[in-house]
Amino acid sequence: MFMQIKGLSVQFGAKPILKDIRMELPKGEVVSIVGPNGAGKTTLLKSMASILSPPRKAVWTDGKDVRLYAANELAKKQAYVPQHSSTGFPLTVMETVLLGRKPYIKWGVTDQDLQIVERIMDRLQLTRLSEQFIDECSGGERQKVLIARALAQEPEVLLLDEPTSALDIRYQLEVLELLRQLAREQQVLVVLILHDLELAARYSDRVILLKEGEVFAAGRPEEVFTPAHIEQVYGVHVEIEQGSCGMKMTAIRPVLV
Ligand SMILES: Nc1ncnc2c1ncn2[C@@H]1O[C@H](COP(=O)(O)OP(=O)(O)OP(=O)(O)O)[C@@H](O)[C@H]1O
Repeated sequence: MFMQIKGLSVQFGAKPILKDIRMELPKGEVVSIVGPNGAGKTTLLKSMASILSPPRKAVWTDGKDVRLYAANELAKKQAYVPQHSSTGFPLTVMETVLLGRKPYIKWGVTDQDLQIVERIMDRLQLTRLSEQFIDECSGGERQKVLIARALAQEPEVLLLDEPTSALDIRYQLEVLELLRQLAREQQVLVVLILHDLELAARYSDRVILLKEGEVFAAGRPEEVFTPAHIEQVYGVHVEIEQGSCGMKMTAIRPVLV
């Protein structure tokens, strides 16, 4: 298993936020974390990313407690894409994506660094924005730049907090398809928070459903997304229909229990 969570509990003040989370995640999979507002999804992802310092021996990457990695070493292993980010500097799109190469740069930017950045920007259709300042980009463009910066890190684990929230439907599908390809072709472990359960069902190999800081259900999308689970976690009655390209939720009736 490439990433392991071995009894992760987090509390803010006296308030318990995550309660004894345990999971094992292999390389090459897309894993979605879903659950209601306040369930602890971001706290879990930030703990996995070591943004919130997890307790010792709670989060393991590549067989080693993440607390034991040097920052530069960990940055080559895993990248984190926040929902929003500001560099605080007037950087262009190109410069922002190039920041993703920072863990690899010793004496200066190499041709290889530039080639990697150009390839990723091309893939995310950011090339035409290359010289534009990041603060002048739209919300969706900025979100793609943050994803591009993380891809430039060439991580083995990619952790993304609602990476498609500002994207239109076409870019949502393109970005999720790109992440799926990355998992399949380069054996990257992709862990992302999604609110759209249909997208999570369509693009995930595995789903973690959180409720009040605990794993309520985990497994393949068709195991996790059952009407009973969704009703118990979200309080919403849904009908689920198996589609030809994976699962498809055809009706979500807002009948609150
Ligand atoms: N720094 C903090 N200090 C105190 N409480 C916090 C802090 N960060 C998060 N919380 C609380 O922890 C709980 C979980 O927050 P978290 O952001 O992990 O939830 P989430 O599932 O990502 O929610 P959402 O879907 O709304 O983004 C919430 O009740 C939140 O108010």
